[in-house]
Amino acid sequence: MPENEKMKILWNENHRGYQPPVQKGYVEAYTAGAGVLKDDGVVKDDPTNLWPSADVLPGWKESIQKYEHETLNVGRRVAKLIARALGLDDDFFDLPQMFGDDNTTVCSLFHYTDQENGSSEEKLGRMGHCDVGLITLLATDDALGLQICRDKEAKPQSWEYVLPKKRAFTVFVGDMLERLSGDTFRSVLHKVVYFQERYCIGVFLLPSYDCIIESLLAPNSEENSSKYSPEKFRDFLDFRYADVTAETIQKQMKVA
Ligand SMILES: O=C(O)CCC(=O)C(=O)O
Ligand SMILES: [Fe+2]
Repeated sequence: MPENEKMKILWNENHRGYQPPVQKGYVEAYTAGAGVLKDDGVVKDDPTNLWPSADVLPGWKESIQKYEHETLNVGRRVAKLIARALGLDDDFFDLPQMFGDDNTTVCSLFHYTDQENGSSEEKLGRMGHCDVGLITLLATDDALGLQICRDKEAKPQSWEYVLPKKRAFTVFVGDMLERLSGDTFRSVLHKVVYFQERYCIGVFLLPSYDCIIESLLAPNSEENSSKYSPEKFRDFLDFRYADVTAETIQKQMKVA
């Protein structure tokens, strides 16, 4: 899309829309919330989404919504296996505040643009982080870039590439699952280094903002000693975004 069209859908307070690269040669992204898929197949749109005009990108909205819902359904099936592994009802994660109607799942598309100069040894596209939600389903092109650290407590940390695989998702455990499972499932520390242009699509399974994030282990179990107090997902999420509001992005862009 031309630059001026991208700017019309600049990322908002609800973290939807277009995120420009903070600097030339960095990642640009587009994020849309899933909304709710009704029984008649019509999507009730997330009102905070920012869609490009259909004249500029015909079919975009429909394609993203379809991709997002089909991928979310794959995620819900994985969530059933996770529920079973945790000794919960298979449909535990289908509750409205989990990944039923009130979920706040988003789909983000990332474009790591061509680097200006390849002189530096390692081009960091995304700093090391863990995703916040239950799980993330990533689909990537053939470009190498994604790295994981298997033991996030180890010092020094050791990083390895995740090889791109056609017709497959890379699935990450997120912080929400780590917390719910009382650290039985550990969230995956990952980052992106890259040398060439790269595309990636992630669907991040996020519950409703009011969903209580707490360990689901029996309250009297030893592992569930009150390491963390129950927290609403909104609060669990907020501090991570503290630094990436539209305002800070605009400031960074002025500097760049
Ligand atoms: O580009 C990728 O492969 C991963 C992006 C990522 O880690 C994220 O958006 O959370
Ligand atoms: Fe991530």
